[in-house]
Amino acid sequence: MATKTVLVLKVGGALLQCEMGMARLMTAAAEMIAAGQQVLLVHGGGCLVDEQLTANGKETIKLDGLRVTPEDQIPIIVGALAGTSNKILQAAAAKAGIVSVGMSLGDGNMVSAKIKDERLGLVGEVEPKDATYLNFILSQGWMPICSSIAISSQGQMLNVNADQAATALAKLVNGTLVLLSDVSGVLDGKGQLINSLNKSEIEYLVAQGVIEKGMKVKVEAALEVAQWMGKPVQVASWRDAEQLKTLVKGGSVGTQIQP
Ligand SMILES: Nc1ncnc2c1ncn2[C@@H]1O[C@H](COP(=O)(O)OP(=O)(O)O)[C@@H](O)[C@H]1O
Ligand SMILES: CC(=O)N[C@@H](CCC(=O)OP(=O)(O)O)C(=O)O
Repeated sequence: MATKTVLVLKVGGALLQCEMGMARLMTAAAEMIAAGQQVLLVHGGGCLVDEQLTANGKETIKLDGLRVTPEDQIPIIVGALAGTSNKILQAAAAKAGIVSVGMSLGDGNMVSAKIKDERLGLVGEVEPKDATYLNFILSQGWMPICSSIAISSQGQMLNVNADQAATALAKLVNGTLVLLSDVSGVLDGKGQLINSLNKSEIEYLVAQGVIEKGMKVKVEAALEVAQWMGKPVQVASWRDAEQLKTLVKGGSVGTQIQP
């Protein structure tokens, strides 16, 4: 069922290496768009970046789930995210009959961007700015597919974590955010899905080391949006056909991160 708010779907990079997963996701998105639901797809591509850096003889260091981004790695990272990853997804969207518009955080004055922390190099932090461009694309029934490459007012290309990119865009359009990864949601120490998490439960699981790396970044991004919007953010899986079906019907899936 179509909701009035824009559905902001963020997909992790592992999706790009799974033809079947992309086909299923795009079919679900096409169904929603046909029913009048506006859908904005935000994507990562961490594994593709890893591959490209290795192929170019570069080493990767991650701090707390974020990739340290030295200047000499920027052309490779921008190529992998704003280039290859973005176009792979546009190709999959076209196959499902979706008219998509490939873009990056740097387009259309959507966000403001600055260096997050000097220790991370050219890693960006973004804030929502102007929704005119995005709303125009959505109002045409087209699906924006946005990569997490931003551009600062000083003209630097910045690498933004894609969960944080999705956070800024969800705020920009006041949308409903669903973070789709390669796991069915946040898992407990025994690998079981946790249905719901609030701030103090997240803090406890992070302190215990149960939620770590990319999932820590994801859950913290989800919590920030949930609190900002006063409604839950879902963390679920693009791999799970049943979860996608439930999403198409407007239902809740995976782990609900509570405000
Ligand atoms: N408690 C947890 N529950 C689920 N996944 C976790 C947890 N802690 C760490 N992870 C890791 O986080 C990964 C998801 O984060 P990330 O790799 O950044 O995903 P994506 O690329 O989809 O954004 C999982 O594949 C898993 O390896
Ligand atoms: C700063 C930072 O860590 N940027 C990420 C951007 C891509 C991303 O977030 O991809 P996933 O969603 O697949 O993890 C990176 O370079 O891997």
